[in-house]
Amino acid sequence: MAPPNAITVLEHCRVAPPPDSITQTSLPLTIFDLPFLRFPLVQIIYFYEYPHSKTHFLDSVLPKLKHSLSLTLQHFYPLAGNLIWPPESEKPIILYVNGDSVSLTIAESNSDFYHLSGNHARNCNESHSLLPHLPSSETLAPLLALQFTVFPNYGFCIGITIHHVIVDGHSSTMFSKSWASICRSGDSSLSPELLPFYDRTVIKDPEGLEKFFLNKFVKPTESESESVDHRAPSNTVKTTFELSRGDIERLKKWVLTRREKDKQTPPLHLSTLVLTCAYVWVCLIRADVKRKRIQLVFPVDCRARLDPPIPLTYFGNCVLGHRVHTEPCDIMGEDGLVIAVEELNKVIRGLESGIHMSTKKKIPSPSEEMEAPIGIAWSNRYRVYETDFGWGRPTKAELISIEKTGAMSLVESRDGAGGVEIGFALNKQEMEVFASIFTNGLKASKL
Ligand SMILES: CC(C)(COP(=O)(O)OP(=O)(O)OC[C@H]1O[C@@H](n2cnc3c(N)ncnc32)[C@H](O)[C@@H]1OP(=O)(O)O)[C@@H](O)C(=O)NCCC(=O)NCCSC(=O)CC(=O)O
Repeated sequence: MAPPNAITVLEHCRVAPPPDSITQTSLPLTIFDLPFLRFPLVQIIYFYEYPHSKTHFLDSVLPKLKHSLSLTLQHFYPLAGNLIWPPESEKPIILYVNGDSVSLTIAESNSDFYHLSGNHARNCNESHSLLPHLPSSETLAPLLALQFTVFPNYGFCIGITIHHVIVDGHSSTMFSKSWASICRSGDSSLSPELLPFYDRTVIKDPEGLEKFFLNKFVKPTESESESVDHRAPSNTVKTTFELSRGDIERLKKWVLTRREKDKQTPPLHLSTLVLTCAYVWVCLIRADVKRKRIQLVFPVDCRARLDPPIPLTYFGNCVLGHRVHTEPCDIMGEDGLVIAVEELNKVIRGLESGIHMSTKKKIPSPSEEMEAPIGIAWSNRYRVYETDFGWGRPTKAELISIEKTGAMSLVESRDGAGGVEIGFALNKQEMEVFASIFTNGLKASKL
């Protein structure tokens, strides 16, 4: 009998797209992909309640998941391929060759399903056994690996590990939703908003940034290449916090009231995302979490903002990080939230004049600076809780890799009522302080 909290591998196999279903075979890396070449792998877990036996899972769920994965890879062929470094080429390419496939592990866990899929603070290491490995060498890196883990009589989860060089948050969640849609319907066709668009010629490089990125990201020093899959320290815990629609409206009202005093100020973009990021930022600074970490890297999806715009279904990386920073003493004050919102608004207002990739400093090298700023991963507009494979909405959708990137993740709240789930990882003591400031701040009359 397995000891408590054990994971048992039941099967290891490979899943390929249907034979002869792929026509295109390679993709070059664009200037949006290159900065993510050495980035930590993207790790996602979707949990689903499924109160049936292991046999039931293996006989009725597993074959559907596998078959629909194969059909989905026909649309998402790069994920079945590899990142390779052709000897004569300056930069790697993504290549699919007939017969390439994705590694799939089937496992059984006797851990507590609700503990692992809950919002409470949990040691980051507890989720690692639910994620597949994606081993790579100096010349070849597979891009996707999957793991299904069944928790008999409770549920199952789908662990996804993807190389960041092939997906941003929009693309990784689009892949999952496409697969779910095919699994649910049993039909390999996809609706237009889920069909990936691959044409790389739409990404221009008028500033000639490729050479700069090749030097910065493709030829790493030894210490940089080690940073690809580093683990969070063992005392790191991950927590999911929630802001309800009511909380967000209260934050909005607070900002508007404080600003009314100054009639000269321009109108603010007070979206859910801006209020959420600003509130978390203020709480982190007030909790004195890593004094230096006062910068946010605010990612902007460039698809609709390029000139000319490119399809929203463009599959790859198309995100540009914008830095936002302010003095901690400003944010410590009573108007901290207003100041944080205004700083974020400067970025949003700047977007009105289009996307400018000429400032090379906008995308930091992981080795030099990524430890300091707090990134923002995913978005409350991805609708990840619609990733329904046919057995209902996920109990929890979680971006695990934020424990390595130091980002906070944003997801729309599961109940669809307009709230937000915020995930991030900190060491245990810092998390306790942060959690108390976050919760008490919402209760207080003075934010
Ligand atoms: C610049 C932005 C961050 C700004 O976002 P905002 O939410 O503030 O602004 P917005 O214009 O999208 O929306 C503002 C308001 O418009 C309305 N609105 C806009 N779009 C809507 C839609 N599709 N459906 C319904 N309402 C919509 C809402 O009322 C919303 O207010 P309200 O919100 O109050 O309802 C965003 O446009 C953007 O580019 N987001 C993408 C971020 C991103 O790419 N993240 C992924 C990082 S990579 C990653 O994640 C990789 C990884 O690590 O895995």
